[in-house]
Amino acid sequence: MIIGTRGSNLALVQTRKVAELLKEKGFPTTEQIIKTDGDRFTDRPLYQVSTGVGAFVRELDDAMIADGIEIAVHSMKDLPTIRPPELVTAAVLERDSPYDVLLTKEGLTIDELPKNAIIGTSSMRRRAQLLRYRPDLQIEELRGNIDTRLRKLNEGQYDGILLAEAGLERMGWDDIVRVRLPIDEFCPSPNQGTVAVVALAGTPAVEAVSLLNHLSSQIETQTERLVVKDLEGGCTTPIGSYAKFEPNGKKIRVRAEVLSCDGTKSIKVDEKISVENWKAEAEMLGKKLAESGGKMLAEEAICYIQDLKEKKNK
Ligand SMILES: NCc1[nH]cc(CCC(=O)O)c1CC(=O)O
Repeated sequence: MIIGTRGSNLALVQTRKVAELLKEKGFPTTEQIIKTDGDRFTDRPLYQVSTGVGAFVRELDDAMIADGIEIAVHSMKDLPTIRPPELVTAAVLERDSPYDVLLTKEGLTIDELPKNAIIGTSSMRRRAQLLRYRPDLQIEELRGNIDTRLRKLNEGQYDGILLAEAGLERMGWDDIVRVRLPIDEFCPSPNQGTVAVVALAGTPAVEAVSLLNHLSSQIETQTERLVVKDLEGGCTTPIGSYAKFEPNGKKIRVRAEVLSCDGTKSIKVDEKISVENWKAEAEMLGKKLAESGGKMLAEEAICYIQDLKEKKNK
């Protein structure tokens, strides 16, 4: 079976882990690298890259459908809500760290950052959450893969940068000093820290890949998507969503929020839903989030980003 991947080091590490797991199950694979818009255009904000939705995914989807690549490995948070019918997410691997982390040369916490510190991130969600917590911070665009972002920090272009801890974990960079940001103030992107394995529907790859599925991670990530579905935000809208099984295994704690792009307004939910009825309860919680002002904030954010895009294109 052919396994498609982006060419970034993180994508290759993720793909080769899946290839190893499939080989252990008796399914050898060959790797094929596909370049995506998100990798090609790193000189501009993400919201300026094609539609921004699926900027790291579209070409891989197309290659699977057109060229018969049977498997593709993605950071699940990069997968858009709407997916081609020819493709199925056949497995979600066991979740890595869901946290955003702050990286500074001195290992500072967010409270220790100097006034007006310059923080690098390309995520509108992180930007909004940072400004909500520390309105004095100067948020600057930070594009490029994880290696590039670390280099820019070390060159002194920023006082600090925000990344997903999962990326550092998967690269094996345990020695890099980072400070986890609390979920209550920095709710992660939906599905942050998980790897999804997509397969071409109707091929033997679906069954082979499904052997890698980690059920609780799959339920948590689907819950996160259901809770934000009604907001109809894109992957550049400031939306966080995080679901985690309680230790007793009978409840799932769900935290989700929508923010205005400047961080001055936000709507949150934080509730425990039952495992036995998780789909219906996640959908009800999503309706509550949307109807309590979340949908309006998401629409505001989409307009704000659209205006930004138009101003940049003038
Ligand atoms: N396109 C950004 C992206 N997609 C997946 C990860 C990290 C790994 C993950 O969340 O699974 C990242 C980098 C980041 O958010 O710092």
